[in-house]
Amino acid sequence: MKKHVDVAVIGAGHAGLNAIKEILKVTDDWVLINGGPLGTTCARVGCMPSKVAIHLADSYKMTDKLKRYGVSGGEELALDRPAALEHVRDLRDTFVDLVLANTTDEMDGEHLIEEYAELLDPHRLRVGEREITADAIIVATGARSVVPETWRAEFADGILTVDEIFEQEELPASVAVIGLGPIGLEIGQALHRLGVAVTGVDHGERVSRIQDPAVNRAALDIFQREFPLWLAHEPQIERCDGGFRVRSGEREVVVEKLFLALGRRPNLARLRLDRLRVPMGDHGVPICDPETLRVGRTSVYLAGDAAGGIANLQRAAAQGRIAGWNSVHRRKRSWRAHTPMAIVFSEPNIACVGMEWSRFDERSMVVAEQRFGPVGRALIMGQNRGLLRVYAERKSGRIRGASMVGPRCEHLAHLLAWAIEQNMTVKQALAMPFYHPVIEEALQDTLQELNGELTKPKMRGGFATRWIGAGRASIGSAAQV
Ligand SMILES: Cc1cc2nc3c(=O)[nH]c(=O)nc-3n(C[C@H](O)[C@H](O)[C@H](O)COP(=O)(O)OP(=O)(O)OC[C@H]3O[C@@H](n4cnc5c(N)ncnc54)[C@H](O)[C@@H]3O)c2cc1C
Ligand SMILES: NC(=O)c1ccc[n+]([C@@H]2O[C@H](COP(=O)([O-])OP(=O)(O)OC[C@H]3O[C@@H](n4cnc5c(N)ncnc54)[C@H](O)[C@@H]3O)[C@@H](O)[C@H]2O)c1
Repeated sequence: MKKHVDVAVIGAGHAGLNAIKEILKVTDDWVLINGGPLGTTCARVGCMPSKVAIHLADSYKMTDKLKRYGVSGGEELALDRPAALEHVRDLRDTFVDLVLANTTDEMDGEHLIEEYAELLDPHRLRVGEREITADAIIVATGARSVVPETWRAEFADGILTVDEIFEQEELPASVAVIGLGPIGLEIGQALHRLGVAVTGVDHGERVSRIQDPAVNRAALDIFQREFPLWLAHEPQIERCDGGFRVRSGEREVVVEKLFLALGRRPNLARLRLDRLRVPMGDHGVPICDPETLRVGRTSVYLAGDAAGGIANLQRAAAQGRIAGWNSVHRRKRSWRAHTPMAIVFSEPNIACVGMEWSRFDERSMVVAEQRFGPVGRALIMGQNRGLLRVYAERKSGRIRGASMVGPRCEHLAHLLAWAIEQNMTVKQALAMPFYHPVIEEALQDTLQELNGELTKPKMRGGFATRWIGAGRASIGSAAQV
């Protein structure tokens, strides 16, 4: 069967669905082709169920504090893990239903095709038994968990990824979390707090992509208090009685299951994008214009995780809208990345905003830092471990980036991203209102230190570039004035 449409969108995730919203404003002649379950990665196995599991685990962990707060009987509290997992799935289903109700549930069989697509040439697709031709094609097929072939062949029955973990009726007694990026750290900590014996293993020396070495050290110090983190050695795995023996350097542990979080790769293999005959980048991703998202001179566009790079929901949705617009308009729009912001929802949060530490230049930039130890609100919450570092440009005084691990850093990250987006100087940010006692006072203190550095007269031998953030008792900046 043959069919022609103005636009074929491949992939019904946030990128594909947002593309359809733009296309719909111009034409009704489109198809959305989705292989695999509907409901988006974010709602089914990504952002949402992981955050439900984290919230549940953090709430259960609160029972540790009850005795200190004078609440007795806390020791008797026990977690019914199958019920907890059921709760994760219930909420997950709610999120999936919310997505479906507003999108694919409303599409008829002419518009929504539940099959995998394969490209035959830049305008032709094979979709099951059908052949679809399209004036433009948007590839928004998302990404999948990396599982090394040798491990898949040898340890398939022991491997869990995000595709399986939320489907478990009961959790294993012990797990090696291999890969300590955002997924490994978020899920690893949640599993640990739900009572699983977790060992975290990574062949690198950083957790959650933290580039700033001081923040990475602070994060390691915090998370290693909770569960072992074995870094800097290539993990070796073998089968043994009781499960799998995992070695990292001199250390080894026997675990029931392996949770793999080694990164995600664009879902492009079965699409045969090689038939576009355009230059290819990493992981089989065709090189596309970073602004219009158009692949070479073709009418094919890439959006979301399928385009590679950091996986991020807002980015996927924004790229979907641009690709959707460009697929139906002659005058192209450009995708402009906002100030980069990455937040890991571990407890405490990890966040990185704006310029990364690798681009920090001592000659032209200053950094100031604040530990959360003496921050009043953090002490009240019993979550006062962590470090905030903010970078500014020496000449202009503008805030350029920040890295942090600490309580409620998800909010500090937003404030800083907004300030950077507005090109604010440290002085302008300090002129903004702050309340008391709030976590934002840690930011206020850091900005004050940064301001001190920026206004300091130049010393012989160069500027003092680093403020050692010790001893500034931040029981509220108001109290310090
Ligand atoms: C555990 C986890 C936690 C995360 N947490 C966060 C977070 O807290 N914050 C955040 O911003 N981001 C987070 N992310 C990332 C975020 O979920 C993704 O960036 C986003 O959902 C990607 O959307 P997408 O539309 O590009 O892809 P998807 O939502 O993956 O959609 C792609 C669709 O294409 C389909 N498909 C694949 N191949 C084909 C084919 N050949 N033919 C037809 N259809 C095909 C797939 O089945 C899928 O339905 C997380 C991801 C994971 C895995
Ligand atoms: N809160 C969030 O925004 C959030 C949450 C989860 C995931 N995500 C996104 O999803 C994507 C995937 O996340 P991820 O954590 O899987 O990937 P990642 O690439 O960020 O981290 C993978 C980790 O695995 C390690 N690794 C790779 N191969 C290894 C091996 N053979 N042995 C040991 N360690 C190995 C790497 O050193 C790295 O630390 C990322 O783009 C991430 O930003 C975002």
